[in-house]
Amino acid sequence: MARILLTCGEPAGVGPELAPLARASGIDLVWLGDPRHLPAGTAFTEVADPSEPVPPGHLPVLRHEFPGPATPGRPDPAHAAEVIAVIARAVDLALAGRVAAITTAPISKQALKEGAGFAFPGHTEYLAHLAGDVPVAMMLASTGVTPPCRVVPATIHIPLSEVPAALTEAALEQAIRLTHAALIRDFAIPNPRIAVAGLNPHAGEGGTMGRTEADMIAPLIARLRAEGMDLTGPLPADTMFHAPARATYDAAVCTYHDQALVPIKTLDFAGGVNVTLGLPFIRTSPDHGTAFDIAGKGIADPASTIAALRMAAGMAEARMPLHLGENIPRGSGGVKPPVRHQPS
Ligand SMILES: NC(=O)C1=CN([C@@H]2O[C@H](COP(=O)(O)OP(=O)(O)OC[C@H]3O[C@@H](n4cnc5c(N)ncnc54)[C@H](O)[C@@H]3O)[C@@H](O)[C@H]2O)C=CC1
Ligand SMILES: NCC(=O)COP(=O)(O)O
Repeated sequence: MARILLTCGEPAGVGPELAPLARASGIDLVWLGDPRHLPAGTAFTEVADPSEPVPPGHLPVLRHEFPGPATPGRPDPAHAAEVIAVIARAVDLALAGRVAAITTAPISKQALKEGAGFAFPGHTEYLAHLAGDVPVAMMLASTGVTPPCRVVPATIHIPLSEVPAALTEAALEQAIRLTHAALIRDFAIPNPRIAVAGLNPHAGEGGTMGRTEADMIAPLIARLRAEGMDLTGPLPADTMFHAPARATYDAAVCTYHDQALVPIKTLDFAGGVNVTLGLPFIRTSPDHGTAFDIAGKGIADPASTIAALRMAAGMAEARMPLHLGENIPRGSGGVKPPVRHQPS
């Protein structure tokens, strides 16, 4: 299988120091970035092609030239354009099939906006644009808690004050449909159970605390249930994330960013993986950001990046043509599908 491409992300963040740690965990990855941004002493070999072999223990590096070295914790506006270009180059390689999937290291949205006028609030929206303005959703999936916590916010990187207007029936339906398809394709769940959160306290409590649930969310759920989808909700968001509640569904579609991300980052910050649903290629990411406060100190935890790379590799393997025609569930969210023994 082709390698997983790991982007450098923000060079002043923890991204560059996590790459050699992820490689040391045994994942066959190729890093796209400027080798001057790797920690001193990193054993790496520059490659011209993402699949080129390298000496054992070396980090394969596809060079992407930046204007200069990076200072941990201090993003340089002069680097912003190249951070963006790295993402675009990674997408080109994925679309050309030269890498099996991409895992992105964190970017600073603010640094990219201020340094290069980046017009997108995050990777998710930029990747959707690069892929041809396809509909996407952002899932964060735990890998280290049982029952798993998988969340998909129907609105993403917008101010809280804009959420009620942005939470249209079409936006919520898109998030539910993309989640349903991804659970089948990439998480090996043939009949996904999806919980849908309400927007208001107590999911509106019969209209006494808001009418979004009664007027829009409940009718949408009824319509999609009539199609055969296994949906529950609208559920009060404050009581749907403890373990017995999570055991009743495979993913929660939420109404806004923090409603979805607070539970998963609280339950499994180290094992959380961000997956973009709906793209024509595989993209995962650690759940954390640039961590400027600890960048360059050698204390950043690589667990989430490793989980993101493993999940990408598992999805890529499960999507390989080898599996087509076999009577096994497609995809497993990074967990290999069980071997099915044929009766002799
Ligand atoms: N996928 C992406 O590109 C993401 C980018 N961001 C960006 O990151 C920047 C900083 O965001 P924050 O909200 O401060 O979140 P953050 O995740 O960077 O940091 C929050 C806290 O977690 C700690 N932390 C983060 N990653 C860690 C790791 N690997 N090991 C140990 N501790 C870790 C940090 O030191 C900090 O105390 C923002 O510009 C934001 O836009 C945030 C989330 C995802
Ligand atoms: N809070 C999650 C986040 O910022 C991830 O965004 P993206 O860069 O993956 O779109």
